[in-house]
Amino acid sequence: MPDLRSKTSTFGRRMAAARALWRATGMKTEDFGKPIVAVVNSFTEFVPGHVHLKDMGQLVAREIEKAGGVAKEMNTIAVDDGIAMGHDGMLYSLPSREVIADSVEYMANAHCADALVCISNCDKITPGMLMAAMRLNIPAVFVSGGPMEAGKVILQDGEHKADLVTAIVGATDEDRSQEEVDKLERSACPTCGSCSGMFTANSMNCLAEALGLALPGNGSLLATHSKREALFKEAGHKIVELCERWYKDGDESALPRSIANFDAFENAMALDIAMGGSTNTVLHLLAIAHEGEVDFTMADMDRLSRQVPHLCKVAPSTPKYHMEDVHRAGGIARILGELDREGKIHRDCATVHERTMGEFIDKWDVRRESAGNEARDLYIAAPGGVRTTQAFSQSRMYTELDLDIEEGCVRDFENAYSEEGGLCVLFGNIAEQGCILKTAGVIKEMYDFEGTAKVFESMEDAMHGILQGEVKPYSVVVIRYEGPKGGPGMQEMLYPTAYLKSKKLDTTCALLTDGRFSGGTAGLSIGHASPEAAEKGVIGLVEDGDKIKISVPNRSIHLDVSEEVLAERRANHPQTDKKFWKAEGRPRAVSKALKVYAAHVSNASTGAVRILDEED
Ligand SMILES: CC(C)(O)[C@@H](O)C(=O)O
Ligand SMILES: [Mg+2]
Repeated sequence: MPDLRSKTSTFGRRMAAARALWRATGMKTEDFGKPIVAVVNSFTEFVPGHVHLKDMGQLVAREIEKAGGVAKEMNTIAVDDGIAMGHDGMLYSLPSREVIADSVEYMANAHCADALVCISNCDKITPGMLMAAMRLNIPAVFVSGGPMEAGKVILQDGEHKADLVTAIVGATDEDRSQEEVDKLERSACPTCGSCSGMFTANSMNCLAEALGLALPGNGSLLATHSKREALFKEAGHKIVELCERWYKDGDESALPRSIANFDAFENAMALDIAMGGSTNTVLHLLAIAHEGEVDFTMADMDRLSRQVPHLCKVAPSTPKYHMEDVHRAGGIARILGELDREGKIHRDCATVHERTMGEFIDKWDVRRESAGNEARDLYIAAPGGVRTTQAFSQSRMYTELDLDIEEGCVRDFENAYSEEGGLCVLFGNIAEQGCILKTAGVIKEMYDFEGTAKVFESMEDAMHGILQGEVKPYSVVVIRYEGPKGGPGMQEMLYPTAYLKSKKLDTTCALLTDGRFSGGTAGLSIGHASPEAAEKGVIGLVEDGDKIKISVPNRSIHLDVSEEVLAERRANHPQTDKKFWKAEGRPRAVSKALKVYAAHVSNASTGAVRILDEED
């Protein structure tokens, strides 16, 4: 049987000093020999998705103690992408994922923790913690803070549901009055929780359910709802059970790498494609797989995107539905249930709560008779409609679920939005290692698109250019030197894509970047172009006026410039070698911390993970 890792610092005469210190943290004689669980909390007052998490660590800790474990709370950082968005602050967002993964590793290994309960929520926190769980491969349960309620606002043209993207677009829409913009600002983000659409945070918290590492309801049950408290409590019990299975019985299926294996990644990706998740999920799934040594690649994503239909449309792809509506339709178990009915799910994958994914679906998919009242009770949880920063502060219930398979928030295969899913990978001379598109947010008329390149060397220039009217219909806006190395940090281009929308150019222009997008981005917005400009990728050779052809059905993107001309441009190009972030004519102050990041990070096609020479 594997020894408790914590025994290293809690057993034997020579550990008297370490035990003395453990005692000083509150441990008693009878605690030595119990599993020590790191309760990894990401509470911060900077981020609405985390502002309500202050007491959650202790809530989980008390349950761990009741179940027979020792709990030690620790904290990680959390960047609010929405607040960091649109300025240099965004350079720190993706790198913060590795800081989070590393800080969990540092604490867990320095103190020989036996297991993790990860209290995550926003964009980089769930992925960073998932990376750490896979890297450490010790028992782990995930419980996130939960989604924000959608905002509601009455504007001149009627009532709207609102979120932060509605506010970004409204602020630069010349048809909106200042009074309306003020209203949007005050209504868009009414409660604590991760922003209310199928944005990155929610997408990742849904995928954690499909990977088998989080409890039912994790991705969709609102942060404000009293029912969410049970998830935190149960996480405390489940982690002690997992510790027993691994440390007492040697049952390897209790470990993250056994749960989140290749098949589980296929399940997660199938869910992602069916629900039109944020394009960032691609980056994060690749990075999590990398940490767990799972050979899951862009080619697998491409294959799955042709086999899985699009079953669920949520903001930003439609203004009609937000996460609260996904929950009412039965949440992630319901979408997995639809996929399972058509044989698209590996039912035998393990989960942290049910023996198999199949059992999870049978018990929690509200369209099955095998799902009892427990499932129905969970999924009728409704928004409270009251501004608050308090977790579990309301208990409103819908009287009925949304089980409309034709027009509802989640549909069955027969009524799918499209036969092929909401996310896809495109390849071509301008992105030989691939680029990513969320088709869920693209109108069918743009599936085959040809446009003229309008090139910007930074996100800021693009924002300015779009607002100044430099972009005309039928353009492909190219924003480059914004990749993981080139930024560095691979900024999200939510402002440029939202500005295209407010300038009413979103249905006549495409956007291509080696940077990435927010989950709030819609339109023909293609990101993660790899190789990136800073590593001499072809995207760095595009010139204003070049023609670019995009075909979603053919999964292709082509720069219509001959090989000879490209070779000529390459020869004359002022390429950077080590100072990746130095795009021509771009004044950008880059801190030492970010330069260190740029020196090791790989491009997006492998998840922007850090590669060390020894791994080459
Ligand atoms: C601020 C957002 C919408 O959360 C964004 O960062 C995302 O990636 O979805
Ligand atoms: Mg983000």
